[in-house]
Amino acid sequence: MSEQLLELSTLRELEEKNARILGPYTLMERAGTAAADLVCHLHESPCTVTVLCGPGNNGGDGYVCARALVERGYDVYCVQVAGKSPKEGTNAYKAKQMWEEIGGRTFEDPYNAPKSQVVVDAIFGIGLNKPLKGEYIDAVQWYNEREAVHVSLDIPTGLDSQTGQWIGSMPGCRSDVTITFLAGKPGLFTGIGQEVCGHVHTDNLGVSIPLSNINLVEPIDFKSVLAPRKLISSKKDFGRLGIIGGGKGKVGAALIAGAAALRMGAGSVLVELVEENLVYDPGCPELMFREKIDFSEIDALVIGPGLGFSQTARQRLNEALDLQIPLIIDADALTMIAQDSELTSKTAQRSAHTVLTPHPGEAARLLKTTVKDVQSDRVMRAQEISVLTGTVTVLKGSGTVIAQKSGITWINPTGTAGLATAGSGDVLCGMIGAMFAQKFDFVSAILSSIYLHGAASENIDCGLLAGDIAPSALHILQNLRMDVKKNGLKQLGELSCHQRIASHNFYSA
Ligand SMILES: NC(=O)C1=CN([C@@H]2O[C@H](COP(=O)(O)OP(=O)(O)OC[C@H]3O[C@@H](n4cnc5c(N)ncnc54)[C@H](OP(=O)(O)O)[C@@H]3O)[C@@H](O)[C@H]2O)[C@@H](O)CC1
Ligand SMILES: Nc1ncnc2c1ncn2[C@@H]1O[C@H](COP(=O)(O)OP(=O)(O)O)[C@@H](O)[C@H]1O
Ligand SMILES: [K+]
Repeated sequence: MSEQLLELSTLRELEEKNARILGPYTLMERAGTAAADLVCHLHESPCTVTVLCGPGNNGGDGYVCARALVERGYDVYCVQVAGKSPKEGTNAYKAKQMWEEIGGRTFEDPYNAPKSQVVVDAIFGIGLNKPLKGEYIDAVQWYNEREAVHVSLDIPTGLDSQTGQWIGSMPGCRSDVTITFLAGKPGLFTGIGQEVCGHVHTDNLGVSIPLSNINLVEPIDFKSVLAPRKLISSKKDFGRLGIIGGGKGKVGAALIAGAAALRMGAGSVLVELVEENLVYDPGCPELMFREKIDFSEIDALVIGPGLGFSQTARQRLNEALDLQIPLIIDADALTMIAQDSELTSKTAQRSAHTVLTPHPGEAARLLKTTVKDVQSDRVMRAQEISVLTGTVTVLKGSGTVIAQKSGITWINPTGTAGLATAGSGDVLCGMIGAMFAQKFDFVSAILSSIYLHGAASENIDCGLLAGDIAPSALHILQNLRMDVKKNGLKQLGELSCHQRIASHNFYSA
C-alpha cells in the first residue's frame, strides 16, 4: 500500500488516542529519539549539533533529540528560540527539564552557539497557527544561513502542513532532510513543501496509521503497469490512441504528445490537426495523420495540445465529450470548457473516464479564481475541479495533485524544475493517453504516467527537452518491470520512492 498522508484533524485525533493508550510523553520520547537516530545516520561520527527549540511539542521533540545525541557522544547545544520556554506541566516542559538534568547547555540567541555540522529545526511543527514574527524570523534566518546539514523535525518551521505554503509572507526553514512523525502530511509534498523539505523520512513512532483519502503516489499504486507484456501479442493488443490538436501555428504540441504516447507503449497513434495539414512527421514517422479521426477507430482520445480556439476546435471538443471512450482533456480544450458552462456540464455528464490535466493557470480559469488562490491550497482546488467537472483532475506543477471526485487524492513526489520546459505538459497527456489505450485500469494509467514523467526529470533541473522525457520515463518503467519480474512486487514496498528513482534514473547511470 502506498504512503498515507494525514490531515491535521486526523493527526490530532491520533495524537490524543495514543497519548491515552501509551501515556502522554511516550510519543515525544519516540519522536526525539527517532530524530537522534536520523542525525547519527546522517553524520556517523559524533559532531557538533545545534537544536533550535520552540515553545510547543515540536520544541519538546528537539530537547529529547538533543539529550539522545549527548548520550551517544555528540556535542549538542539547544537554543530556546525567542527566549520562550515551554509551558509548565506540558510534555515539552518535561523534555526540557530532562535536558537540563543531564547538564545540557541552552542559549537564547542562536548566534552564541558554536559552529555546528548539523542544525536541527524544532521551532514549530504542525501547531504553527500564525505568521512567524521577530526573533522567530531571526532564528529561521540563522538556520538557513548555516553551512551544515539541515534537519527539520516533523515539518520545516513556517510551512502549512496541509497546503504546502508558508504561513504568512515570510519564508521559513529550508532543510536537507525532514523527519516527519506518525505519517506524511500533504504539505510536505506539494507547492513550496516539495522544495523546502529535502528528503522526507517518515517514522510512524510504532503507531498504526488509519487509512487516509490522501496518498503519495508510489509504484505499488500502478502494479498492473509493471507486469511484463505477453510474448505473443500484437499492436492491436496495445490499443490505438487518437490525438486532436494542431490549431494555427501549434502543430508541435500534438506531435510531441503523439511521440510520447508511442514511447509509452500505445500500439498506434492517430493525429488530427484541426487547422493545419501534415502528411507525416519526419521526427516521428510512426505517427499516422487523419484529416478527421473516425472515433470508431480509437480506444482513447487526447484533446487539447495546441488545439486553438477555432470553430472546428470547439466542434471537435463537443463531439469528443459524447464519446464512450477514455478522454484526456488538456490545454486549450480546458480553457474552452472553463469559458462555456454547457461544455462544463457536458463534461460532468460523461460516463466514460475523463481526465483533466490543468496547470495552475488553467485550473484558475476552471474555478474562476486566481493562480495565487489555486496555489494557496492545491489539494483542495484539485478536489473542487473534480467535483465541478465530475472528472479526475491532475493539477500539475511541483507536487502534482491527482483528485477523484469521490475525494480520493494522491500527491506525486517525483519531478523537478527540469520539467518547466515547453511541451512537457503535452508529453504528460500523451503518456496518460497511451496507458488508457493499453487498457490499464484507470488509476494505474494516470498514476504511472505522472510518476514516470516526474521521475524522468530527477537530477535534472534545466536543459531537458520535452522530447527527452518519454524515452527516459520508458527506461525507468522497463527497469521497474525487470525488478518486479526478478524480485516480485513486495520489494517495491520496501524501498523509499527516492531510492527507487535513484536506482532507475536514465541520466544518473
Ligand atoms: N501529532 C502527534 O501525535 C505528535 C506530535 N509531536 C510533535 O508535536 C508537534 C506539534 O506540537 P504543538 O501542537 O505543540 O505545536 P508546535 O508546532 O510545537 O507549536 C505550537 C506552539 O507554538 C505557539 N505558536 C504557534 N504559532 C506561533 C507563532 N507564529 N509565533 C509564536 N508562537 C506560535 C502556540 O501557541 P498559541 O499561540 O497557539 O498558544 C503553541 O504554544 C508536531 O509537529 C510534532 O513535532 C511529536 O511529539 C509526537 C507525536
Ligand atoms: N518545478 C516543477 N517541478 C515539478 N514538475 C514541474 C515543474 N514545473 C513543471 N512541471 C511539470 O511539467 C509539466 C508542465 O506542463 P504545462 O504547464 O502544461 O507545460 P506545456 O504547456 O509547456 O506543455 C507538468 O506535468 C508539470 O507538473
Ligand atoms: K520544525
